[in-house]
Amino acid sequence: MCWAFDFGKRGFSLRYILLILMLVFPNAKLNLGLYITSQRPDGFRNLESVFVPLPWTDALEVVSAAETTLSLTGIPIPGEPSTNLCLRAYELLKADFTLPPVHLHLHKVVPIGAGLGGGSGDAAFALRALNELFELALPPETLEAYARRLGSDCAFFVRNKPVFAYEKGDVFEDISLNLTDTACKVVYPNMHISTAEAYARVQPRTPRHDLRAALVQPVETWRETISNDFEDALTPYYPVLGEIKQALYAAGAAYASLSGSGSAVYGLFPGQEQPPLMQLPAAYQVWDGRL
Ligand SMILES: C[C@](O)(CO)[C@H](O)COP(=O)(O)OP(=O)(O)OC[C@H]1O[C@@H](n2ccc(N)nc2=O)[C@H](O)[C@@H]1O
Ligand SMILES: Nc1ncnc2c1ncn2[C@@H]1O[C@H](COP(=O)(O)OP(=O)(O)OP(=O)(O)O)[C@@H](O)[C@H]1O
Repeated sequence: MCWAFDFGKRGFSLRYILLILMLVFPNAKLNLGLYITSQRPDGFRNLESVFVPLPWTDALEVVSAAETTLSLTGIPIPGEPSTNLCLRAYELLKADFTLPPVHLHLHKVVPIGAGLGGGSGDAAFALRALNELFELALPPETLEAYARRLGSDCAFFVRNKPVFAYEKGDVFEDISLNLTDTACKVVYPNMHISTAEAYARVQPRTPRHDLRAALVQPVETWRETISNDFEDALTPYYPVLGEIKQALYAAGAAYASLSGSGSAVYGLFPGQEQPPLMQLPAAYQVWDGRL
């Protein structure tokens, strides 16, 4: 926001120029366990999973402009910019509210086709930023309803806190997790796995464990109880997923798993300040930190 002084022909006047700008950092997510439980009549699958925010972030700037445009930097995003989820989020709200034009700039950092929900986070953060900037005063439930229309993973990023997710992965129950003092390493083998392809390879089945009950036990027990149904289905086609998981266990992870439909694989290292250094192929991207 800024003030401008105008000493034009009509004498002194004080003009108020409203420059609206917001910078947000859409984060990624990890799935702690993922069970694909049944086929739905709408063609989607019902699932059970626990979602946690992963602080691996993009940067998204929203600024008032003469016309609506999108610019992109960072990792190239497949597909036409007009189909970018940030623009689709803007168009969705614009259909129901009087929104001025905006320029959106997305700097893409989170790997794509990784099961980290990178695009979904961008979409939800765009909705949240527009809601705040233009004082739409939409409550989280309403933002979640808009987010669901953009993708199954999007609604999670509205409240952006650990939840037990079910149905399409877009209906939530609060969950309390204790991951303090747990270091995390996420490895992306520079390989894009399509979510639709991944779902097509999985046969729905009843979960073998109650995820909520298993997750309150120490992380060291999760290896025996918690799994991701995509892992068994995809590893025969992408053996590198199994190799990364084994490497994380060899490095001392208490629990390692594929996130979502892959291809990112993460390891959890309770009681450690930093995840251990690992020798990985130079092309792989690695995120080290804490959840
Ligand atoms: C694998 C997860 O990341 C787990 O959190 C998500 O389920 C994926 O969510 P997403 O990327 O937002 O997926 P969407 O864009 O909604 O759907 C992409 C495709 O995945 C399949 N899909 C997705 C979600 C779901 N519950 N059942 C499905 O069968 C559908 O074939 C759909 O056409
Ligand atoms: N802002 C965006 N960032 C990333 N991908 C986007 C974006 N907007 C649209 N897309 C499309 O979405 C596809 C992948 O989305 P995304 O990054 O969410 O997949 P993912 O990492 O596999 O996550 P998940 O399957 O867990 O939702 C890309 O191929 C791209 O065409």
